[in-house]
Amino acid sequence: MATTGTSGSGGKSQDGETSVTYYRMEEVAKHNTAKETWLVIHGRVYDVTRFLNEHPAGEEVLLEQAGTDASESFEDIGHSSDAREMLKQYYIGDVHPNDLKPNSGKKDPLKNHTCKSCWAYWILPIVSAVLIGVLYRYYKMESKS
Ligand code: HEM
Repeated sequence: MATTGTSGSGGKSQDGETSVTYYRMEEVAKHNTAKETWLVIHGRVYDVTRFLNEHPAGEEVLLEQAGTDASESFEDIGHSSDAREMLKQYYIGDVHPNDLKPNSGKKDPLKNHTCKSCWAYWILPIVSAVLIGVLYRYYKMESKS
């Protein structure tokens, strides 16, 4: 079943709020045929039925992903920005928040990168530099005596 809600994506309603149709994955999964081909990319639902014949790599690859979350396959191919732009034409709604996978909204895995180990980027070089300095001094002192 599809539900409607407000979100940052989808069509604008009259009061200026943006409305979006939410689909459960259960519903998406039903559209897995050449007659009705839906797939999910980054938490968004696309009806690619009319795109099947136009897909440069053929319809087979799309049909294989029909009714599922195709985010990973879509990214693995390294689709161009043109291909990403094309997605808009087939957008029909968002995956219901209860069915969203963690991180499924990520377009660029590096963009939402939480900097949990960032300390390593600057602490390690500093510690290494100090260590090399100490070793160098020690080596110099040893070679003098
Ligand atoms: C609605 C979703 C999709 C759109 C709009 C789309 C669009 C395109 C476009 C425009 C290209 C030409 C190359 C480029 O510009 O990147 C392409 C190539 C390709 N697509 Fe898709 N695609 C979609 C989904 C998928 C999915 C789910 C797969 C799954 C495996 C897939 C597999 C491929 C492959 C294998 C190529 C050929 C890459 C190559 O020859 O280097 N596409 N697609």
